[in-house]
Amino acid sequence: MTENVHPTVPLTDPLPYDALLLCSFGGPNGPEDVIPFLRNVTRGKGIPEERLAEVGEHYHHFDGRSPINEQNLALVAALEEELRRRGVSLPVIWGNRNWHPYTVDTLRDAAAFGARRILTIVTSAYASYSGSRQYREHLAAALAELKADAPRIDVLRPFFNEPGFVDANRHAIEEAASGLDGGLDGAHIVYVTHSIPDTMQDASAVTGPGYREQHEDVRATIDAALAQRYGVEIASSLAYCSRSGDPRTPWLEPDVNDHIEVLAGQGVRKIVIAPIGFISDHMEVAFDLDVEALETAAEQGVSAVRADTVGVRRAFVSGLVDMVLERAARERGETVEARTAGSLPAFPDDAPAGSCRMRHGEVTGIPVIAGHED
Ligand SMILES: CC1=C(CCC(=O)O)c2cc3nc(cc4[nH]c(cc5[nH]c(cc1n2)c(C)c5CCC(=O)O)c(CCC(=O)O)c4C)C(CCC(=O)O)=C3C
Ligand SMILES: [Fe+2]
Repeated sequence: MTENVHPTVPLTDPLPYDALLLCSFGGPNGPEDVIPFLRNVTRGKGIPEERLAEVGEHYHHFDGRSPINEQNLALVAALEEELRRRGVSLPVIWGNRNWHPYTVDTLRDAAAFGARRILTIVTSAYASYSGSRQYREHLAAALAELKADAPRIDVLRPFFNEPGFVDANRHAIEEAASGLDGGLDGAHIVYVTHSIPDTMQDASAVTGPGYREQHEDVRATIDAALAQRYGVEIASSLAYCSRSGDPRTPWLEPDVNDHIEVLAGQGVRKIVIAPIGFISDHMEVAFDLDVEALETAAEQGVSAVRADTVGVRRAFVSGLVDMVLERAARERGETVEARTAGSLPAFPDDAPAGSCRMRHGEVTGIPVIAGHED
């Protein structure tokens, strides 16, 4: 039960980059932040006030505080540590889309300290409007606000099939399964990610493998690795959590709770819930999975455990640092191959023009940076 920390390429030069930005979603730090945060998240999206109040309740279960900010700070510290361990000098900074510290403020400070070229890691492993293009729209808006002081920003490609990310997820599943009677043998793994509208799924599949297909590939890769390690057949499926919006609008299904009921009806008695769609145990994981999905399983008489998200697991952090140094080398004009796990190719460094254009069936028309240009 060890994590394979992949042999790292001997790259130690971060140039042309002079900072690494972790760009994330943001979340409230206390009860008074909850509604202003939710207004930021839903600005311009036509999400009804009732839905905000309902989502706000989820946060109030946790004293109005999302775990996401601490988790991002832990990831910043882990990235700094891994860079230091490799003798790479590259400051790591943090900015969010929807709450303090806002990206624009972080970038303004970085520029004041002389940062001219910054590589961004977004905290979404998979490409879709929400996980990729929306971050690039957000970064474009921040640069527009900074005008002449704006640094140049690149964005790291989606990392769902980076070997360390896949391996860290596999390891988390093994650890969780060790808490089930008989371990993985006879268990069903329910891989979970955030649901998105069907229109967003379709748009994600226009220029390459879509959001669903990216997850299916990770599922297949982990299943194969587990089957080989344990010599057992792995039964698994992909389900979705956290759908919102108008119930008449189709989103990716099955919902994780409905799916657990179906599995229970088919006689499944042991489940590992594996939230491969998220990189940290934030609110969707804490509420939708640990509160709701585990309760559904208990009601159905199914033993269920929830695997950790990759968080700051060594294989994951090390894989991200590999990607950063490889990208830097490519920007310097060196030829460095992108390593992947699974059957899909590495996504291009810059998102293809016209990719992930649709949010809810309409083209946003919002300016972007570093790919997705129409
Ligand atoms: C694909 C995806 C990711 C993963 C990629 C990524 O990381 O970006 C993600 C992450 C997150 N989503 C989060 C929270 C929310 N998402 C919402 C709304 C929505 N998410 C969507 C998709 C995604 N979301 C969609 C299609 C909507 C509908 C409206 C829209 O088109 O945007 C709403 C509004 C209320 C509601 O309707 O539920 C909230 C509060 C948090 C923070 C959690 C915390 O606080 O710990 C995180 C990390
Ligand atoms: Fe979301």
